[in-house]
Amino acid sequence: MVDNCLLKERILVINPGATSTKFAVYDGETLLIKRTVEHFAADTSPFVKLLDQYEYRLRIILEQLAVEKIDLSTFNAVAARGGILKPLKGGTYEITQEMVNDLREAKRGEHASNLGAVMAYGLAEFLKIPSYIVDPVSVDEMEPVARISGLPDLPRISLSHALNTKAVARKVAKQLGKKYEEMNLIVAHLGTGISVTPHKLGRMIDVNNPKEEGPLSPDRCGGLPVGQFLRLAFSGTYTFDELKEILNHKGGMYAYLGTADIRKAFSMAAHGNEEASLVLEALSYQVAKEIGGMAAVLSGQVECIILTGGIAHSEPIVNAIKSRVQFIAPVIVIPGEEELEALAFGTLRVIRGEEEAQMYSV
Ligand SMILES: Nc1ncnc2c1ncn2[C@@H]1O[C@H](COP(=O)(O)OP(=O)(O)O)[C@@H](O)[C@H]1O
Ligand SMILES: CCCC(=O)OP(=O)(O)O
Repeated sequence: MVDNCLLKERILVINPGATSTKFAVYDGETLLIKRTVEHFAADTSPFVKLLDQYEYRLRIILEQLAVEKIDLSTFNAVAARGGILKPLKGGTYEITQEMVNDLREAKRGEHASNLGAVMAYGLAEFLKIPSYIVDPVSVDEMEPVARISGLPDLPRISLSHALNTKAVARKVAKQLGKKYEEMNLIVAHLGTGISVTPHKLGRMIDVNNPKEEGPLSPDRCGGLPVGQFLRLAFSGTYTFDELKEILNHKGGMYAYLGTADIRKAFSMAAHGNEEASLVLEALSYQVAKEIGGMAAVLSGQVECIILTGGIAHSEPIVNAIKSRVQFIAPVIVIPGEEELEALAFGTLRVIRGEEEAQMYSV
């Protein structure tokens, strides 16, 4: 049971993912509770749109807080992973009605993180406390040259795992006795989606949008041979929605092996499945190739390469990537993600007046 003494820094942190909602309660830097609630297809299939899951997911959090006997009136702020908003520079943003409207309309695309700010704002308004997002997936610090794609109608866009990426970059900078804003480094976030970002003096100056570029990932295609994709799209084999589902959730390793779980893929390979071995090799190969490209973006001035995300737990994948990129810079491995902590700490900086919350402009 959690002590309900009235602190001024109690933060509820919410991180909605495609198949889970993670949440945590922090008192200052101290983690009080951390929970992951899995959402099974049978529970979420009645909801047509992702945003329709708002009440269902919020209710689960409130029920768990009640079980832990955490009094809602003791919260001072709510923080959530931000979604596909307008392009924004990194930082902590106060959630506003305008931001919530944009996420509800999902003008720039649907993503589980769109639910975060909507849930945080709904609860915070009820409790009459502020709510924040930190480094949303739409952080855009790209240089103009990185926006050119090869077709004026299709500019490259900055979508990434900015929250975890910037958090681990800050952490490594601190470990090295430096400031994030004074370093050049590359972060490869190896999760269900994969993004590789070159950070130049605290700015993410390029990135592969995991939904449409870069390495194949556990469930996303990454970059595809575009001419062949065009023919497939017009072949009548798939509808638009089916192709979108393939690109976002049923591509990559899943399309080859029928699983998005790296551990399962290794088990298939260990049982003699040669395709599984080849696809796992291709994943490491493509990540290394993307890191090499981003090293060129930084003109080779790379102080370190960070591998993070769930797949960074996999020793064989980490070693395969290392063997191809360690000639560029030392490789530091931070497995898993630090998103809940990054949200709490980003919010704390604002509560403590160390940083000013940025306003989302419409
Ligand atoms: N201990 C582990 N060893 C190997 N792979 C792992 C391990 N833990 C998670 N993964 C893989 O990491 C991927 C999910 O990464 P994660 O960062 O949790 O994803 P998400 O982007 O969904 O939060 C999955 O493919 C999963 O199989
Ligand atoms: C929308 C870009 C970030 C991303 O792909 O996140 P997930 O891997 O969590 O879907």
